[in-house]
Amino acid sequence: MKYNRDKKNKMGTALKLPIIDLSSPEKLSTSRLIRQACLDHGFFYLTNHGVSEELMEGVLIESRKLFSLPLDEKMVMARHGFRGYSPLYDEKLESSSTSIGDSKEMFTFGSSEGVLGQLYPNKWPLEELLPLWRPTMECYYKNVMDVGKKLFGLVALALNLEENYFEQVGAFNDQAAVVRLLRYSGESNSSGEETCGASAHSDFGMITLLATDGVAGLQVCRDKDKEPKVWEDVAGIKGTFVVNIGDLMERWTNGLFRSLLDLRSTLHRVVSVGKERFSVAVFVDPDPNCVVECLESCCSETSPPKFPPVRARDYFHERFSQTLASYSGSD
Ligand SMILES: O=C(O)CCC(=O)C(=O)O
Ligand SMILES: [Fe+2]
Repeated sequence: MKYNRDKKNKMGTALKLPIIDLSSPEKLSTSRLIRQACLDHGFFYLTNHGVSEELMEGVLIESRKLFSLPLDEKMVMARHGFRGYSPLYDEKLESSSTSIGDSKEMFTFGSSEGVLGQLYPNKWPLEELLPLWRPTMECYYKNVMDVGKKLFGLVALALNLEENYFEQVGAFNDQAAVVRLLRYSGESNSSGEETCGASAHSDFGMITLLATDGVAGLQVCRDKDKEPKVWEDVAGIKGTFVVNIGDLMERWTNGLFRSLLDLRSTLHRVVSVGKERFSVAVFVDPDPNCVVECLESCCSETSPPKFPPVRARDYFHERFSQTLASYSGSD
């Protein structure tokens, strides 16, 4: 099959990603597999992770219900900072794109505890409207956090660090991770202009765990410097997460966790395949006060740190300001 050369409305070739089994008792060999997957692709599938298929399905069902509410009911929950409802085109992940914004709706929530929970209180739909919504989402959040912590233990081992390294540096002190529900309408823009569901970007944080309803659309570009870009399709596999590393993890690892082609955390996007699509991304992000700087195990005299230390809060503020419409961090 021929590669799709940067056409947004066509499918690319399918990418076969490695599958990591989170239930394996062989922690060291699993951590080596994760390391290789991060070096080769920056993306992998995660299976046997402990979140039931029933719960993953339940989240997608509740998400559908929320997005099918009338727009004015959704706008009552319009985002404050980055939590809450975002209508179509509210985000533009590829800031240099000439499109009006990404063609998707989003709803973001996180932990109600900690500084971020107080600063950006979650918006919940009325219990009378969607009685199962909040308990389903809170249960999912808790379950995926357990997966994230386990996964980070393996990532730490992959970097020759102690298993609880990321806990020790305070990455999880404030539960900064957020769940983002996404709906892509699948309709093409009436102006004829090409818009992406999610334009080309790399994720901002440490690690993203993605669940989809199985509808295609996610594509990765393994060599962002190559023109024209080559986009490869990543299929969803029922019951597994698609995991990818984000930019802060790249900064922590001095770019070690990037592809052999010397990439940043892998560029990806969502294109329309003419069908409505739902997905759920969990961004496992560090505590806002956590200073992300090159790990000792990832630099040497001949390979000095490539990025200056950065406080997670400042980093996210800058990225959100570039991608979310009228984001001030306190609106
Ligand atoms: O919906 C998807 O498949 C991916 C979404 C994504 O990449 C993002 O929101 O950062
Ligand atoms: Fe993403």
